[in-house]
Amino acid sequence: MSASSSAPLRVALLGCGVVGSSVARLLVEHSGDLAARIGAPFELVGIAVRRLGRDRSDVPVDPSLFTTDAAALVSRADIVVEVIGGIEPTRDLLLSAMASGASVVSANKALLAEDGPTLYAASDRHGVDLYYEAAVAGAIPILRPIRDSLAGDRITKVIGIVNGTTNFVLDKMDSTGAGFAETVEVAQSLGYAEADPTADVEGFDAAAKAAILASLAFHTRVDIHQVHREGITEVTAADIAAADEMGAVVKLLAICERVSRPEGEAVSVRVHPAMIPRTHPLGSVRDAFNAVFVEADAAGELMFYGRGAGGDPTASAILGDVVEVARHRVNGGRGAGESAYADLPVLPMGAASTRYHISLDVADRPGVLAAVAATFAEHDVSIETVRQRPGAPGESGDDEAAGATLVVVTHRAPDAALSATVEALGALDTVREVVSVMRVEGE
Ligand SMILES: NC(=O)c1ccc[n+]([C@@H]2O[C@H](COP(=O)([O-])OP(=O)(O)OC[C@H]3O[C@@H](n4cnc5c(N)ncnc54)[C@H](O)[C@@H]3O)[C@@H](O)[C@H]2O)c1
Ligand SMILES: N[C@@H](CCO)C(=O)O
Ligand code: NA
Repeated sequence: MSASSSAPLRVALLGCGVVGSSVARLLVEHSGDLAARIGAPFELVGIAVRRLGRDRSDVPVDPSLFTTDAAALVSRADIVVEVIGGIEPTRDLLLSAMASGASVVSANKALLAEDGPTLYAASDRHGVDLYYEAAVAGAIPILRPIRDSLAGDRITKVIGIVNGTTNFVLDKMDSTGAGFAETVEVAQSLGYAEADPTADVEGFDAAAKAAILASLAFHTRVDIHQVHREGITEVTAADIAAADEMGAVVKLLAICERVSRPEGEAVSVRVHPAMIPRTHPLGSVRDAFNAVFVEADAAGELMFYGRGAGGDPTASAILGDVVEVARHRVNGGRGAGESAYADLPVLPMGAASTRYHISLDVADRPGVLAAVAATFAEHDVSIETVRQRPGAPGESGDDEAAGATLVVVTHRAPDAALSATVEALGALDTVREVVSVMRVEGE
């Protein structure tokens, strides 16, 4: 579809919160440059909000543009920018926008990870674009590099820090030695963590992003329910200290891996905290920054780094998508549709190949090391390193009850075998406490 040279492209904005107000302001402030880059004028025809009458003086638009009738607004737009979030009524609004011929730009990771195929099917049916660069890692260009720039390569792994709130919390735990609960309170007081931080700290936000990354990287449908998810609420100061002793840090990682098996390729998609060496590119990602590390056969290793959240950074990604879909309107053609031809199976977590770092508080007496080693062997888990150092004294405080700390790092093994090993270790009467268990990534 080509825009006529006289009629400006009509842009509708759905939502005027943190991201929406930045999008509106930047659309207005940069309208001349954006029009020049698109090759056609455009017009902001309306902004759907939940309630009228709020003070929106920070959004430099004609107040008459605000409307509570999102459904009517989408029917008179060429491009609909969605920054409401959530599943409904957003999905219905986007489907009706596409049905009336509008291309869609969205930041909505939750909806894309829940039901991306339905949106893609609608975009195909109606010959319109569906772009969502802002949905993963905010300002960082990562989806279009995977979908377009690397379309000729074979991606084997995508591993990223894709949630700024949890990275901020883990980074502060690392630098202060404080525990999880008090660090979240600090993050909330500084405005990094929301009053209800569940979506971030329990890993739901990162899991949605992992599903989107895996779908694009492996040409396979992966939805959020297929992503193994562990958050950071159980990460302790002891875990952080154990990582530090190894020259590592704990990060909440979204990991998407192509897995070769005798019976054919599969993918593993998971979100969990893991130790990663400080020397790894992801190990040096501080504060609320995001980063995504991609490995591809021909390209080798690629690193993408930047701001994953915030009004203006997220709006940057959205405006990039707006310009791209607007260019398609002007010049004809469309961006890539859904690519799910590979249709690889998604492995359960137990079949993922992981490494564990395990710290044990053990009784310091003959045979303990042998019993621990035998437990690993029984589960067919190979030990990479084991270190022992004197531990805390026993409850009685005498030498007899003195303990030792055993730190074991394993080779890669099926995650199910590793977790069964930890359970069996905990049941040994010579193991007084399993102090810390953490997966290890990025060797
Ligand atoms: N905030 C970020 O840093 C960030 C980063 C990347 C992606 N995102 C995504 O961008 C989207 C918006 O996030 P946000 O932080 O701006 O949220 P927000 O809560 O600040 O804004 C959402 C706005 O939508 C409005 N809204 C709700 N229902 C509506 C409806 N039916 N019609 C019109 N307006 C309605 C709300 O009143 C609110 O003002 C979400 O999908 C989010 O996941 C946000
Ligand atoms: N809440 C997210 C930002 C939006 O994806 C984060 O902390 O990274
Ligand atoms: Na992005």
